[in-house]
Amino acid sequence: MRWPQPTPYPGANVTSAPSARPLSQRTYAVVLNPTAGRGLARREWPRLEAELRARGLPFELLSEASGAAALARVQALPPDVAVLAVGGDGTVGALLPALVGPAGGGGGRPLGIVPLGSGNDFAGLLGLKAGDFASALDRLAFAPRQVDALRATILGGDGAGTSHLLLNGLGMGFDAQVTALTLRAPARLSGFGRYAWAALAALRELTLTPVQVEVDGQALYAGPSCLAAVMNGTRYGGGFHISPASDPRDGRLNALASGPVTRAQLLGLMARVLPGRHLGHPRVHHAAGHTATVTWARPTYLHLDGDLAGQVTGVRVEVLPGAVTLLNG
Ligand SMILES: Nc1ncnc2c1ncn2[C@@H]1O[C@H](COP(=O)(O)OP(=O)(O)OP(=O)(O)O)[C@@H](O)[C@H]1O
Repeated sequence: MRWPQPTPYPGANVTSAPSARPLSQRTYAVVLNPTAGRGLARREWPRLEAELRARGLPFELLSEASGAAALARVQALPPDVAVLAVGGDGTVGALLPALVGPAGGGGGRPLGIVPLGSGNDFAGLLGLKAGDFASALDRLAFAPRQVDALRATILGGDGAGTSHLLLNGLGMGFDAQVTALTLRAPARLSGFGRYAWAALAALRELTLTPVQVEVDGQALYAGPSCLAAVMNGTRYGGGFHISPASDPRDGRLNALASGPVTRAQLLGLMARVLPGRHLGHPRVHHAAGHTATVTWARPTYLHLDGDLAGQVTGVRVEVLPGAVTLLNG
């Protein structure tokens, strides 16, 4: 899916003119994740700082050692201070509790994204490119847009009973195993290369586990599977379009599950997932809705917005329509 380009406010000049709220009056907390992109965000900070200053944007830099520490800093700020998240999907995800409105709807603290992570999948869907600071900052002059978020509750296994806010989505089984293996990928690889290396390693260890997937209470699939995903965005893994039918502004989530596949079939499927041409495949089950429940017969790896979250036996996901106010999406 191509995300439509943002609409400037009438009269807005993308390089300098004010939006409905003049840019110079909006204050930003720049949350820089020094570990994102394996240090890329930290290394690029001087260049980004110069771009911020050149635009006269008032900002405070928050650089912490963990997402939890950054979240605590942001939560202590006045509610009208906007966040500029500098990093990948995990950097944004860690801040969502400070961005989603109190009832899970809109009205929360505004968010801008400056992608400098490894995969930058949600930013990629928005058309933002890593290192293109001019585009990311110029778009702050556009009208803010509400985008959906997801709330995932772990039903069994590691972290049972905990809930997590997501912007991009989650994956279980093969996807999450790939995430686990990505951590072991050779240091010389980055972004898509790391994902491809880990995907081939996971392919060698492929296992099928019985799963039940329901969307809005209706059975989507029950049977042996190697992966399931529940998505708000279209892509993960640094560019695999796992959910090409997703639209983070449609108020719905998209659930996918594989049926039983051999290694060769999965390899063929991966080639179709990359450009997002797998939804018609007979071994791919897909539906959109407001809630999804995935139940595995055995503990299965889970990733949340690309961050490994242990092994679980079940997850319930609900969409939070228009929960996040996006400034440069
Ligand atoms: N503000 C923060 N400061 C420090 N660490 C953070 C912060 N936010 C998140 N983290 C941790 O840093 C990890 C990496 O961040 P992030 O996911 O943004 O980068 P990435 O993995 O390189 O990019 P991507 O998720 O797009 O592939 C996260 O998994 C999280 O544990």
